Amino acid sequence: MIDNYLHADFDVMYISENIPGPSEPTLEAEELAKNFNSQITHCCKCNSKCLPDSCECLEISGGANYRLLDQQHSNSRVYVMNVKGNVHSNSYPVVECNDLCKCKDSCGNRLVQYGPIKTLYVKSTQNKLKGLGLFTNTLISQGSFVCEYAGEVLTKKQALFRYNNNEMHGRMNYIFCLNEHVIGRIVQTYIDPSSFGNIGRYINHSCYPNCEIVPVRVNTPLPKLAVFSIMDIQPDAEITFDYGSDDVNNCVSNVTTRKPCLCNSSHCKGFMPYLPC
Ligand SMILES: C[S@@+](CC[C@H](N)C(=O)[O-])C[C@H]1O[C@@H](n2cnc3c(N)ncnc32)[C@H](O)[C@@H]1O
Repeated sequence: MIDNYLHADFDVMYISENIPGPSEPTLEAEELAKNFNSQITHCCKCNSKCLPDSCECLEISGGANYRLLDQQHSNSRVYVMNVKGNVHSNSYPVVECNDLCKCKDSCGNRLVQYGPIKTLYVKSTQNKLKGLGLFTNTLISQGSFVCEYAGEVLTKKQALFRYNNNEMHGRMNYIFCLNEHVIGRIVQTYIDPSSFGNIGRYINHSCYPNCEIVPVRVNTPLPKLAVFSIMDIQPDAEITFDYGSDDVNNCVSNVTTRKPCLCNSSHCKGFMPYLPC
């Protein structure tokens, strides 16, 4: 992975990929550590191009995860998220080719594993309360991979503890809870980039976002939280995603405990999504 970004704040350690959180004597922590350290066993044997009919990784993914962007004026090969025909995008996981696969490094099913785009920068937003934000200095085409939201992988107990602690001390919250619906149950992954994180930690919430989080699996069963653009993003625009698009965030019953949203979009719901966990 190539990731040459750094944090201006020396209190935050730059990591380009998720790292395990503190150990804890619970079954959940044990399971998490096992997942973190295990290698996905499936792999493809493609010796030329990975194609949906013959590539094991694409078969698991329900078709091609990415497609080449038509770039009339560019020689570079840019891949964007592929809409998988009639297949509902949430019904299949995005699984990239991994270290055990026989295909080439240039295979079209390797994208997130190569790291963030190189055009991102961090600067203060117009509102002090919102703090810093992540911006791009060139156009990002719809469907492009922007960066990962990487940090410490926590158990639910650790995430709740840190979240409540942040609330108590009026600190910003960086913990993201990914909810994946897997055969009748919800599997949650908690990522906290507050002390150890990558460039994705500066992405603010918007009620009308230009990006979304897509869980992507590469070498381990633990998903990477990959940020993909859902529209063309103009140079100098802020990168945003919706911190919580689940049903729980669309109900208004708990608005009193929610922070005011400063996304400034015409679709603003007035409050930040109800966060974890
Ligand atoms: C993941 S951090 C984003 C980067 C952060 N702004 C910074 O300065 O490092 C999330 C925190 O940013 C602030 N934030 C993000 N989006 C916001 C929004 N739309 N309105 C108000 N505050 C926001 C909240 O304090 C939130 O807990």
